[in-house]
Amino acid sequence: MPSRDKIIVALDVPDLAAGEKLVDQLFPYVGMFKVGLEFYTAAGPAAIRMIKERGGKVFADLKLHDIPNTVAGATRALVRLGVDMLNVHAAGGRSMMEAAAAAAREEAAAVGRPAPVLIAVTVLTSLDGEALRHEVGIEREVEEQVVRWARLARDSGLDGVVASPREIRAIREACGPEFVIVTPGVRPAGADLGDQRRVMTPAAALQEGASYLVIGRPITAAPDPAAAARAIEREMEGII
Ligand SMILES: O=C(O)c1cc(=O)[nH]c(=O)n1[C@@H]1O[C@H](COP(=O)(O)O)[C@@H](O)[C@H]1O
Repeated sequence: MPSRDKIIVALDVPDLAAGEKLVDQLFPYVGMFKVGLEFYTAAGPAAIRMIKERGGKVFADLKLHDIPNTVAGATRALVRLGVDMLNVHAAGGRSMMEAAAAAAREEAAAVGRPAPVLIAVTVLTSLDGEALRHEVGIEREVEEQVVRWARLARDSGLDGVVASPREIRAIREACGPEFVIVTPGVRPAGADLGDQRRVMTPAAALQEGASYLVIGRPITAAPDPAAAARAIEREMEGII
């Protein structure tokens, strides 16, 4: 897979015009774009349509987390919008994830599209072990909790997980080579961590075995986003 197909750029922008500007600068150097809570809340389905119209793929990062019936309905709506990847929270449990998987499969068949890649968010990359234990109240080590949720996601019929690059090896060992591992928390050497806590460089994340890297601010906040994306891709080329 060429490195451009391994990078998903997070479009965390306040309105449609800002998203359009970035996609126009980045496509075709970047093939897939992530529409997350900020962009989707501001622009709605138009954000997804704008990317699809320009030929890009869409990861709808809405982190669905609700009762199974509600998550299934939202999943069906996202499939009808033509998204290529979407996520739910593993913390929603098995019946919620099974409902999402069934909804994605059935709706995709009904509209004659391939089913989107369905993945589960594990422990957010902005949390460290201290926050997980003392704030969230989960006593396990981060890696142990991530692997526990990854196994649950796999057993519930999902294609993969979102996790930090630091847990890739343990997830691969537990869930096998085909399991999709999407890793945010990616920072080129020396870059500002911002709110991220469990990070690695793009090259290291790839070496660990990431399927896709989600990268936002190191590209979107750069003076020249296309140049920043291409520099990261060049760094990755030697590894793929
Ligand atoms: O689901 C995600 O994409 C996600 C999960 C997670 O644990 N951590 C995480 O940072 N993300 C998303 O990945 C992106 C990372 O952006 P940057 O920190 O700007 O590179 C953001 O859009 C987050 O919403």
